[in-house]
Amino acid sequence: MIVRNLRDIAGTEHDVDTENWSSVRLLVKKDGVGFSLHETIIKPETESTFWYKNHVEAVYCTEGEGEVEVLETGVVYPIQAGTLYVLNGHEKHTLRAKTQMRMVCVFNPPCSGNEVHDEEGTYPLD
Ligand SMILES: CC(=O)NCC[C@H](N)C(=O)O
Repeated sequence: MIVRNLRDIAGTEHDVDTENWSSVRLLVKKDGVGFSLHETIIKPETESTFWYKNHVEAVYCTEGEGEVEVLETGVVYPIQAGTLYVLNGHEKHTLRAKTQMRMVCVFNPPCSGNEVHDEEGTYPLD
């Protein structure tokens, strides 16, 4: 059994801060459970384009307000606390945060814990 608190990870290599978001990777590849689980803060009034070519990501919003646009179709989905979106088709997408947004994110295959996006908005496969 694994029991952890965000506080245990703050300030470690699994606590990543970028211009538009920060993310604490609570559960990572080396934990060996088949997925990684992150708490991500999307900074207010930011716009980020991501394309998880190598991963499926589920994103559950627990705080804040924004929207996600699927770039292939132009469809825009509003996001608020309680909204889940899942990129099960490796969709290239743009996330726009109106306010600060708190998201619980699950990645399959799991992230190693120190990933930042490359120029395409992708994370490498380990
Ligand atoms: C929602 C989203 O994809 N944000 C970017 C960071 C990512 N969730 C991560 O935790 O690495």
